Amino acid sequence: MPPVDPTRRAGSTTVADARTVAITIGGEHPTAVERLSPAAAAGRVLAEDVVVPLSLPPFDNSAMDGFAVRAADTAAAPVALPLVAESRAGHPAAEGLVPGTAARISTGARMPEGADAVVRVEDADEEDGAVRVRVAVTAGHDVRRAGEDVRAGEPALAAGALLHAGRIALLGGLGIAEVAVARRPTVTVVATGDEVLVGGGELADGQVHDVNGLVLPALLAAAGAGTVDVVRVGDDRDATIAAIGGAGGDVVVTCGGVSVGRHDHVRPALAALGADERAYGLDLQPGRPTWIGTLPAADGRGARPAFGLPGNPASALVTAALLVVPALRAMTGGVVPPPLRLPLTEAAPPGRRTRALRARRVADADGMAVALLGPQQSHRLRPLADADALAIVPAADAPTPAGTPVDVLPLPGAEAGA
Ligand SMILES: Nc1nc2c(c(=O)[nH]1)N[C@H]1C(S)=C(S)[C@@H](COP(=O)(O)OP(=O)(O)OC[C@H]3O[C@@H](n4cnc5c(N)ncnc54)[C@H](O)[C@@H]3O)O[C@H]1N2
Ligand code: MOO
Repeated sequence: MPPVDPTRRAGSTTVADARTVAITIGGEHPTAVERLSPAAAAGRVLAEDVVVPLSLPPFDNSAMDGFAVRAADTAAAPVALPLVAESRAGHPAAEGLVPGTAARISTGARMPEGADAVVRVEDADEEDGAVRVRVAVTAGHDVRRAGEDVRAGEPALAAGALLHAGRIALLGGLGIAEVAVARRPTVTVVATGDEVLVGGGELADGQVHDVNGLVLPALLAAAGAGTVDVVRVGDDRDATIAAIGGAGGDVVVTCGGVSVGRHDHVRPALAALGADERAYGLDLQPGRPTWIGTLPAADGRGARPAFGLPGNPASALVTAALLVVPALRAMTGGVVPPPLRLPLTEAAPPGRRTRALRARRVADADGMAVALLGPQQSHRLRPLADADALAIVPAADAPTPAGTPVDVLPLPGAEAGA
């Protein structure tokens, strides 16, 4: 597959091309399918179409607590109707209604034979074995019809659907005991850097606390990854080769050491391991020195997607969100949602590369818009903490004016306004 337009100069793969490469690689390495109960399948991607096995509601039933009647009997309301039966949820009335009679009924209880409407408790008075109906109702009033929700034989959910709570509701209502879903892809993060102190404590001169080893598991778990293990490696070529080569998981994600410095060993290590480089160097700020490709089968493990993310925390988070997250979704056969399109609340500064700016979705009088979060260099953590989305702003010599619509990608696990 030639993923990248060969006429583009090296190191300038567009964000759109890079996402296509990531999604393609993900699709080439699908995870296994397993069968789970709907309760256990929450957050998974459905692996096969589900057809509605029975119509819902399964029977005509009452939408309200009240009295099942024949609508025609209420035309001259107020009218008293003798109560001849009761239909409770799970305990249908044994007998039907003959003209001029009524039955007590509960919400969700089966409509008795002969009844075609429900009078709410609030609109009636019960006395001496009869109900005095104060309002006239028409046929079908407060009745839920069999099959009005979904019909047997029609599609319920399509393969690729993410099983969120509402879809679990449909599976539950249909009585489906098991669904085929994709296994969550597992990830190993190989975090590089002699300067990184893991687990807190006192910083020695020149050290920084670990950020990426926390950020990537948090982001990827929110995006549907299974276990995300983190292994550490110093700035050493052989150790980097050993760490990447020995990494478990369905996907390997390195961070740091992917640029062009004397102590950046990731790209040469990937080459030494026989990795297939599909893209290196993006038209993206932050995230330019990102590597995308696959590791070959080795040591009993199959070939698998690999991502070399830059070490700056914003670069790591941005490239993981833009590339690794859709790749994981593609590995499960899931639909990768398209970006939102929202106007900028303020002008974006000029920039020589396409920017993935840390941003917040905001609602104003005209609807949703996207607000940028101040200075955006790739070492800064403040904008990451405040962001719930990335705003993709094309390269421009002049400021991009307020009001310009841009692509917006919500960050997994971050909700607008929360
Ligand atoms: N001469 C050039 N220098 C750099 C270039 C370039 O094109 N020419 N590209 C710059 C860009 S853009 C980026 S992005 C960075 C990426 O560098 P690396 O991926 O090699 O990352 P490192 O050098 O290892 O680290 C960069 C930065 O990130 C900090 N870091 C790394 N890991 C962690 C961690 N787990 N937790 C917190 N912080 C981490 C590290 O301390 C550095 O400050 O290269 C530019 N240089
Ligand atoms: O591309 Mo780097 O990611 O500017 O900071």
